[in-house]
Amino acid sequence: MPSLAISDLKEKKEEKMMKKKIALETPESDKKTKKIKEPKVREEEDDSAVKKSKKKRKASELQMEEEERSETSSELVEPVDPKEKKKKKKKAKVEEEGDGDGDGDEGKSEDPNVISRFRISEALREKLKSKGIEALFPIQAMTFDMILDGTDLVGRARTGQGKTLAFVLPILESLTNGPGKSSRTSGYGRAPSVLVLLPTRELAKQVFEDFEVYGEAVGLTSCCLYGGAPYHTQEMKLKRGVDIVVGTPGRVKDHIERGNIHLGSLTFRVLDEADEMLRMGFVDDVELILGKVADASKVQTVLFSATLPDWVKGIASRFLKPSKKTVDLVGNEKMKASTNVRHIVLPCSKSARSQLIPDIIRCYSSGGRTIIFTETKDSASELAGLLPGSRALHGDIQQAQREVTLNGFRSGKFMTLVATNVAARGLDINDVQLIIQCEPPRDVEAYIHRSGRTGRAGNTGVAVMLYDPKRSSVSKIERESGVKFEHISAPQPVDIAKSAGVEAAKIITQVSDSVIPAFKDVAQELLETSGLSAQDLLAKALAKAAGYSEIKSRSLLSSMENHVTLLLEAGKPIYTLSFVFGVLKRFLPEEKVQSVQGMTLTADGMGAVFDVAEDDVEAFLTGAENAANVNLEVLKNALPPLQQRDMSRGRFGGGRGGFGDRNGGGSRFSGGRGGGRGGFSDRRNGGGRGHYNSKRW
Ligand SMILES: Nc1ncnc2c1ncn2[C@@H]1O[C@H](COP(=O)(O)OP(=O)(O)OP(=O)(O)O)[C@@H](O)[C@H]1O
Repeated sequence: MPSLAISDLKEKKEEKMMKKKIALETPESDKKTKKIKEPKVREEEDDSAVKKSKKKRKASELQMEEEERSETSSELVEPVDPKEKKKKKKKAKVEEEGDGDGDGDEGKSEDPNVISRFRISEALREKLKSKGIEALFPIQAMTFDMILDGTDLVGRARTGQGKTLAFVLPILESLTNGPGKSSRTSGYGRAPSVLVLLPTRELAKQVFEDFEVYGEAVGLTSCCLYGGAPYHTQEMKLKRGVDIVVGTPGRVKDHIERGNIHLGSLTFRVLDEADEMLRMGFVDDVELILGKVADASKVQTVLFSATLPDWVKGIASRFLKPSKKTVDLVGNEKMKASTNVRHIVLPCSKSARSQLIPDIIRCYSSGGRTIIFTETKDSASELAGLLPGSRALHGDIQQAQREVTLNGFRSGKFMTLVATNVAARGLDINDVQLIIQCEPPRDVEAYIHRSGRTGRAGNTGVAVMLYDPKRSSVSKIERESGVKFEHISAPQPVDIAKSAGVEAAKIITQVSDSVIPAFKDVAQELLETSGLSAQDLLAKALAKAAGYSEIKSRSLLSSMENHVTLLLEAGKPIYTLSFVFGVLKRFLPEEKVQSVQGMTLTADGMGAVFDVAEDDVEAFLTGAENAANVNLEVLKNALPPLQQRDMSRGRFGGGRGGFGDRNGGGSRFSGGRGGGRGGFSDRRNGGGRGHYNSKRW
């Protein structure tokens, strides 16, 4: 959830406007309206109010809300219009039109979340403005007063909605002008007032940078404690004394054990991406660290996350005060992933990935950055090796190199990052336009976080998830994330070549006339001897200029080059793949039948699609002509809807019996894959932490 405040948002916006944005289904105007309407605080409400509102809600929603209420002991209240709330809380401020400094923001009061309406000091306001931030995002507006006024809080919003500043700003305000000021220690060697824990080093650095930038404006210092970096520099900083410590649990614990840091006088504890920290097996470290405060009743604890699984609620009820509040901007809404992102799925076999991905990038990245997620560290390295101009980021890479890689990606030295889940959480990188997931992740949270690396801070983006119809399914992710996937086929090389041709034509018109005399004679000779028209010859020249010597076809089903997708129908419902193989055997030799790839039944149960080598198409079509009740056709433009293999239920969806393939049925797909959820440990070789899976991050 952290944000990178370093980059200038104004610049970002201008840069973005220059680029043609991929149109999302939601019109821009709708999005803006939504943004203002979205905030909903659940505050204290009396029993009668609860009953009243209950009537309006569906029973299922209520049940979930009740569960949440009892699990977190949060005080939940009827949503309050933020305008109303602010009217009560800050009458004096609301009367102001702008900040009164005559800088032109007077009259912008129509935005209920304009920063001048919050108790944000001048220095911080100026800093925010210099970053292009004029108004708070909903999650920030909803939680600002609560945190500043000393309430323990659980906050949840979709990815990229600004959760980091939601705690950075009120904490800084509290320490300089609010209740945190009195308990703050000062002077050389002072113990920290704030501790922020995050699951990964990259996130810790990102949040630290926000604290550093905004903290500097109000005279507060920060340091970042994370693994893989030398202890000495961190120790020196701690020795001199800092106000805010941001770190990963493993390294923070190490410093506690070495006696370098004392958390007895903390005023604030923040757990950011708490679900991930626990998932990664940091639970013991987190508990030990949280337990270091002298008097828990005097510490304010804030927990932010994009997802709130039960076990996070459990931690919240143990470490946050019973009077804590929950601000949940996702709640029971079906759609958990970012609504600013176009969510696309595309069938693709593993072997076709490295050929397909460059084309997906050409079609969907709008010239911006792309992050590709793989399931294992090995496949991240392998894929980065196959994709020119890309670099890998995962837990086996030395920390110093990881930082170089991330900085290079942020600064635009290279535009494609191939990463494991180590980059899935919280990373906020300017102008990431496209996310590609090489296969459906094991859990829905991973999908939400990975796709959330684009479409941030109100911008739009595209998330493409590849899946191999033979091996995986998108239906579980679709069901659990609430995303309605757009199904597309592989961008066809001919379409990509056409757009490359347009680019090449532009480039050719920019070539100086000075080259003509040198090439004119050869051109004339070519015209006379090639037997091609001037147009065809020029087309070839354009193709070469665009980097094309030939255009290979690509199958719709598995995206394999030089393969074609066929649709077989038998005039009656088809229940099993073995039936289709049986039909093929009636008119084709065994080795041709064995060569078909990716066979999948159509959703209507009346056909099957599969890939065959381009050279074999003729043999298949001719054979089918002589077979009774068989219709075989080449699919050229799009796949029909296909039956989904439902991993969570161990069979294809669609209500029919189990999936039977040539290899003896679907048992290998049942019950999902084994193994716990992977996690990236702060201590790479730490081992022993329950959920850490060394192959994956
Ligand atoms: N009020 C604001 N106005 C404009 N931009 C903002 C505002 N608040 C935050 N941002 C920008 O929005 C981006 C996303 O913020 P942040 O990283 O905090 O999101 P997040 O909710 O923590 O996301 P995630 O769940 O993915 O970690 C950052 O680039 C940040 O600088």
